[in-house]
Amino acid sequence: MTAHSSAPVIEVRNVRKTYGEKVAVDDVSFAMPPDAILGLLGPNGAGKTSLIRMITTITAPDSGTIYFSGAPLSGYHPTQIGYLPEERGLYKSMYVGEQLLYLGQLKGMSARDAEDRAREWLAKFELGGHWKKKVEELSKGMQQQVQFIATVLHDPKLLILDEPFSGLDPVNANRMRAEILRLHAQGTAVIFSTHRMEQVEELCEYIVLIDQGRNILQGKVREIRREFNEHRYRITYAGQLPPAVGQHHHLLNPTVSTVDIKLQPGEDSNDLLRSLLNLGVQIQGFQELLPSLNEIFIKRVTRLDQSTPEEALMATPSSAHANR
Ligand SMILES: Nc1ncnc2c1ncn2[C@@H]1O[C@H](COP(=O)(O)OP(=O)(O)OP(=O)(O)O)[C@@H](O)[C@H]1O
Repeated sequence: MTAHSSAPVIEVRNVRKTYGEKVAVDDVSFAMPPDAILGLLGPNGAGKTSLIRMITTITAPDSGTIYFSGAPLSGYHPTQIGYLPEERGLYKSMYVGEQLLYLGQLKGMSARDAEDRAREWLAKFELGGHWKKKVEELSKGMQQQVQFIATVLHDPKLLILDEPFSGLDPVNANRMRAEILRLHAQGTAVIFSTHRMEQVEELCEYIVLIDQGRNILQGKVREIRREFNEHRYRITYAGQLPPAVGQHHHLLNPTVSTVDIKLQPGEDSNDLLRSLLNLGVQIQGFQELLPSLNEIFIKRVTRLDQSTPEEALMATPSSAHANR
């Protein structure tokens, strides 16, 4: 089991998973750079959970291979992975402390280490006084924080977080976000699965977009946003916008002080700026608008036979054909 520090922390190679007739993951490949935060995205039923369950060795691929730091996944690797599933899975009638000790030891920790670390983490989340409380006595958000602690307790090399912030108030969501970023800064790789694109933009440097079991887009968020660039600019102006601007340019999203303009074929940003100055616009700001991940997501997973992109997002894979 040779591990190479420069090897991708996770590499998925030509992985396929079926459940009976249903192909849930269809020949997916991607490599996750060491220490990355990677967003695993896709509409409902795309195959994300199926993929995560194979990475965590809960299930095995029908074909293809998954490598962890350069070595094929084995029974040893789960001790290096912390997985926070979307369906939370704590034992409701167990005491918080007892549960964390049990789960830590399942991941190979000594009882002593597990207790020290669990107390440290509970204090961080202001749950220090809850060691002897039953999980069912905690609020939903508190239970989620305890499950997060169970996920990170053994100091895994790879964290897999499925909708980690759902159900948390903004203060607790920020605290968890700060802890995830701190772990990442210390070298922990993170796979983050969510439907909340603004969270992906905030946290992830890389994304893999899955649709109908297939990997349809992957790479650095910054490069993908450039690739989908529609050459739109936001102009902030003082006073009134001269009416002639609307005759020369296609105006989008006008407000009292801003307007978005898409470049015409053959036009560059200098041409646009010059034209606006010539038309008498009092420019206060001029900013290129890159598409949001939300826009890119909707564009990529829009199906030909759906009337609106939003409907496409809600579509079940069996009812639609991919537009690719
Ligand atoms: N145990 C199973 N038996 C049969 N089909 C399954 C099973 N698990 C998942 N599937 C099917 O495989 C496909 C992919 O499901 P999966 O749960 O991986 O999607 P997902 O991307 O995680 O979706 P969501 O965002 O809704 O959680 C779906 O069509 C689902 O119905």
